[in-house]
Amino acid sequence: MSDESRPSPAEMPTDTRANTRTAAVIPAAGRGVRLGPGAPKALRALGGTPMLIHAVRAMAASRGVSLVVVVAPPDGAAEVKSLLDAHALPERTDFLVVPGGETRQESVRLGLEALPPEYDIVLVHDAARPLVPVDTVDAVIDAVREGAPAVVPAVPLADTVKQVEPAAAPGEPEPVVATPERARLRAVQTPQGFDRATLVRAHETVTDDVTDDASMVEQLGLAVVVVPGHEEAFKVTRPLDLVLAEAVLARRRLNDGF
Ligand SMILES: Nc1ccn([C@@H]2O[C@H](COP(=O)(O)OP(=O)(O)OP(=O)(O)O)[C@@H](O)[C@H]2O)c(=O)n1
Ligand SMILES: C[C@](O)(CO)[C@H](O)COP(=O)(O)O
Repeated sequence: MSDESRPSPAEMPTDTRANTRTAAVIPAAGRGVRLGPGAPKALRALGGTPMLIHAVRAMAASRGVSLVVVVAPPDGAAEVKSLLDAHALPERTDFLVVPGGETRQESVRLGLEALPPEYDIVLVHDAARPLVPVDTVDAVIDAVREGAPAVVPAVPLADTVKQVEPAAAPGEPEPVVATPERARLRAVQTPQGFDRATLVRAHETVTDDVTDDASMVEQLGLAVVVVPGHEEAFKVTRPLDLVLAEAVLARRRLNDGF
């Protein structure tokens, strides 16, 4: 069925939505500039295993996910294929690797273009969030299956947030212009889940630079809903995040007894 002729989730009877097929697209083509010099971030080790493999396992851990599309660094697709072959992954899950683009947005679009037609729900998950628990993945899939065109996992903020004007000159202080009500703010994580046709339309329509996929769906005027995220689904962005990720992984391994 083409994207145009596929009924919207709200139009589908419940039993049809229960029979949807879900694929996860993992953008992993970034350099990781904020993490510092080294290999592309997704290929750097966490607990002795590339961060990307943790992210792939996190998606494949959900019984709802039957295909994982990895969007590799543009010149790293062969290396990523070898990595997937070298690590134990669930046999019930299929894997595809495609080369990525200059921006996260472009990489996601390239991943979407590689999706076979039978997948009608798409998760987009940062390789840089290697420790997302499977319950969070399942909660996102369930909410899309229940009819939401776009679903984001998110957590409340611990810090108060200020909106500022840019500094008048480098080194000058930044004037505060507003303090949004913290209770209504959320820090958004991945995987973000979508009705496929909606996400494809968003990527075809929105040309602004955005920092997540759900904001493209917002720009289409469609509903985006939040489900509870998890503190362990944080993004490895700066060096201290890697220290925290190592600690979380070590605690998990201790609790699991290996
Ligand atoms: N051209 C790009 C840029 C980013 N990403 C992916 O998008 C996710 C979130 O991006 P971010 O954490 O910003 O990663 P980087 O772009 O690698 O980080 P930095 O901005 O520090 O370079 C990561 O899994 C990253 O690999 C991608 O697939 N293609
Ligand atoms: C998609 C995302 O992880 C949601 O919080 C985030 O916006 C990615 O931002 P980045 O600057 O590309 O890391």
